[in-house]
Amino acid sequence: MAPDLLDQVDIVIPTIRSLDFLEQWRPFFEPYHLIVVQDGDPDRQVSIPDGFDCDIYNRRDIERILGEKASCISYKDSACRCFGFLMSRKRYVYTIDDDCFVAKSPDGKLIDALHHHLRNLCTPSTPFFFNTLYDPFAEGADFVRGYPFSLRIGAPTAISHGLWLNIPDYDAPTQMVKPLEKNTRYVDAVLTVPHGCLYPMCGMNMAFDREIIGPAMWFGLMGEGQPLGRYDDMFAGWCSKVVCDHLGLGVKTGLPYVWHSKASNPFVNLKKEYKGIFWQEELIPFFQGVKLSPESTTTEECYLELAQLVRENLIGIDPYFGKVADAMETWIDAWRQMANGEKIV
Ligand SMILES: O=c1ccn([C@@H]2O[C@H](COP(=O)(O)OP(=O)(O)O[C@H]3O[C@@H](CO)[C@H](O)[C@H]3O)[C@@H](O)[C@H]2O)c(=O)[nH]1
Repeated sequence: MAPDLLDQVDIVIPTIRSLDFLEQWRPFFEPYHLIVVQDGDPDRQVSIPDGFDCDIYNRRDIERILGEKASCISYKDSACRCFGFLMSRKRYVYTIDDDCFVAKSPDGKLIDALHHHLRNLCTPSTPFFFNTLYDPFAEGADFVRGYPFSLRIGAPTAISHGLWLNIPDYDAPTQMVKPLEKNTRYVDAVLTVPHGCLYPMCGMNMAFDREIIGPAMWFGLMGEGQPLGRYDDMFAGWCSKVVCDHLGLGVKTGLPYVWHSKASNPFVNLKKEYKGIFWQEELIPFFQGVKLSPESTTTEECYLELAQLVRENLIGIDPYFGKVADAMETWIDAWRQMANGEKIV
């Protein structure tokens, strides 16, 4: 990694378990600053393996720091990770789950996922015209014949969405019908998600440029006290892609892989996801149809406009979306205050 990026990256980990998985990541993560969001019981002791530079926040810390605005941070769902995004002061954030380990490429080499994400983020995306030979900015690649020269400058990359070997990121019904399925297919490719096209963003192994897209990386109202869980990353993925499309930013998906070790319980997952499975059939067309106004020129402005559109258009699905819209606004208030170094009130 270029040494000048060392001070520009935070690694954010939501956890209800332990941080033992960090041992395997030691050679790759030790030089970086870690932000751990400890979910669930704040009295549970979570030990940090020696040698890591780490801040750890539990629910009490979240409430102390955000006061009333803590209502926008979910409890008992991996959505709590976005508190770490709020606490970060760095340009880039890499977020990873505590059941993800170092994957190997087909030639047996350990994959430095963070390094690859940074390479994805530091090179442009190609959302406006598809390059059939994948990422033209990857090593050994280029634009194919016929690619318009006027578009070869690309667009700034806001999000690098990495994938997983072993346990696939399936919804509960798919998990139930394919309980033994493993992803063993290593595809050596990075693609730009085309402009105007949404995708199911997974929060397990994902990095983003906090300066350009951070305010749109809110992971929804999920978990305890909410009618929905496990749609946190989906919600953030829809919203952030709408904002990226409006602002001319790019999203890459593909490499790097991590090794996802643990299948969460499909029956528990079904209970959490149940409403989302129905709602997504209406939510996705809504987000696909959103047209933000030319007056929204920053991520924060786009996000506030989107909050208003959520309020106007989604309450008919369920009154819950009124609360979601309010929380989107609370999140932006908190984001602005943290960015300005003001005390949250
Ligand atoms: O209440 C909770 C539950 C979990 N966490 C932490 O969040 C991540 C992911 O949790 P988990 O490993 O249980 O879930 P998976 O099914 O493997 O992962 C996918 O589900 C997502 C959608 O919610 C998630 O982003 C996907 O990657 C772990 O680090 C847990 O410890 C939590 O903080 N609170």
